[in-house]
Amino acid sequence: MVSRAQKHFCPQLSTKPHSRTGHTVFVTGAAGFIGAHASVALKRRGDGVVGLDNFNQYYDITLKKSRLSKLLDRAGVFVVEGDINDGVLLRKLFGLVQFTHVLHLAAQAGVRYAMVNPNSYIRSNIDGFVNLLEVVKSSIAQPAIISASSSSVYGLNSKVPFSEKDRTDQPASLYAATKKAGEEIAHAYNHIYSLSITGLRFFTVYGPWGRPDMAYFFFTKDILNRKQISIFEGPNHGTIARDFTYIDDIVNGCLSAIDTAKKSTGTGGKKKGEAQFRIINLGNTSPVSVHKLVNILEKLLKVKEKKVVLMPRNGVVPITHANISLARVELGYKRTVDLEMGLKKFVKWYLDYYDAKKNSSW
Ligand SMILES: NC(=O)c1ccc[n+]([C@@H]2O[C@H](COP(=O)([O-])OP(=O)(O)OC[C@H]3O[C@@H](n4cnc5c(N)ncnc54)[C@H](O)[C@@H]3O)[C@@H](O)[C@H]2O)c1
Ligand SMILES: O=C(O)[C@H]1O[C@H](OP(=O)(O)OP(=O)(O)OC[C@H]2O[C@@H](n3ccc(=O)[nH]c3=O)[C@H](O)[C@@H]2O)[C@H](O)[C@@H](O)[C@H]1O
Repeated sequence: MVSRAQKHFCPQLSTKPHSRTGHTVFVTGAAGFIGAHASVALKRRGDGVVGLDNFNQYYDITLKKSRLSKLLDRAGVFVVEGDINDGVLLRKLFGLVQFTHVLHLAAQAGVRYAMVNPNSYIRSNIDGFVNLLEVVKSSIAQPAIISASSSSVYGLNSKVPFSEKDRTDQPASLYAATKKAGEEIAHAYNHIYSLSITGLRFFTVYGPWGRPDMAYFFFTKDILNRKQISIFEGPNHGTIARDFTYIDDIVNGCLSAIDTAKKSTGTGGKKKGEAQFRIINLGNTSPVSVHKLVNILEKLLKVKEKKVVLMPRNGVVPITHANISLARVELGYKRTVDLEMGLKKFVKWYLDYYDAKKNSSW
C-alpha cells in the first residue's frame, strides 16, 4: 500500500509504471548518453521505466536537459532528479515501485578527468554503487542488476583481443580502478546476498546525443572551428587505437542482458541459492586508430586542412579490442554499425543539434 507521505513524494510517479513485458526497470544515469538511449528503447518496447539522474555539471548540462525534453519526455520516461548516494530517496522509490531490473549506468565517466577530480570517481562509482546495492539487497523484490563496466579495466594487459578471462589487475587510470572495484563489489554482493548481477564492459561508445568530453565529439567541434587537434601517442611513439562501438549496438546488448538476467535467489525469505554473476564485453571487435577517426570526421565535415599535433601521454592504453564471443552466446549480441556509418549518423545529429540551438528553435 502507498502511504500518504509516499503519495506526496513524486506525485507524477506511477507506482505501477506501465509495462507490457512484465519488466519494470530502474535506470540510473538516465539523462546520460547511454542512459537516455537505453531508457527510450526500453519504453518503446513496452517495459515500465523509471529513471534517476543527478544532472551533475561534469559536462554541458543543457545537453542532459535536451536529452530529457527531446528524448525521454517524448517517449514518456519519468526521470527523478536525485543522487544514487541518497539512500532515503532510493528506499522511497523502491518502496513505491516493485522494480524487476536495475540498469545501473550512473557514474563519473571519463579517463582523463580522474586526474582533475579523483574524489568524484570514488563518490559515484564506489560509494554510490554500494549505496544502490544496499537498497536493492534490502528491497522486497531484489531486482536483477545490469551494471556498466568498462574496457578500461583491461588496463596494461597487452594481449588482444581482450577476453573476459584476461587479467584486469593493472588499471592505467583511477577511472579504470573504480570500474574494476565496481565489478569486485558486485561479486561480493552476489556471493553474500545472492543478488543476480551482470557487468557489461562497454568499449568506447559513440553516437548521436553523445558525451562532449569524448574525443570524437570535441574533435568534431575543433575541426569545424579549424582548431588544432592533439592526437596522443602511445608508448614508444606508437599509434593508439580504440574499438569504437555504436550506441545502438550497446543499447541492444543492455536490453538482451535484461532479458537474459536470472532472478536474484535471496528473494522473499526463500533459502538462498546460487545467483547469476556475469561479466560480458560489449564492443565492436574492429579497432580503429585515432588518426583514422580524425580522417573520417574531416571527410564527413568536408574540412581539409589538417591541424594535428602529436602529444605523448602517460597512462594511455595503446589499444582496446573486444572479444565478443561470450556476448554472442549469452546475449545474441552482434555489432551492426561500422565506424564510418556510425560517425555519419553522429555528424548529422551534431550539425542539426547545434544549428537548432544557434537559431534558438529548441
Ligand atoms: N560512453 C562510453 O564510451 C563508456 C564506455 C565504457 C563504460 N561506460 C560507462 O557507461 C555508463 C554510462 O556512460 P555515459 O557515456 O552514458 O556517461 P554519462 O556521463 O553521459 O552518463 C552518466 C549519467 O549519470 C549521472 N550521474 C553521475 N553520477 C551520479 C550520481 N552519483 N547519482 C545520480 N546520477 C549520476 C550523470 O549526470 C550522467 O547523466 C557509465 O557507467 C560509464 O562509466 C561508458
Ligand atoms: O571504453 C571505455 O571503457 C572508455 O571509453 C572512453 O574512454 P576513451 O577510450 O579514452 O575515449 P575518448 O576519451 O573518446 O578517447 C578516445 C581516444 O582518443 C585519444 N585522444 C583523446 C583526446 C585527445 O585530445 N586526443 C586523443 O588522441 C585517446 O587516447 C583515446 O585513444 C570513455 O570516455 C570512458 O568513459 C571509458 O569508459
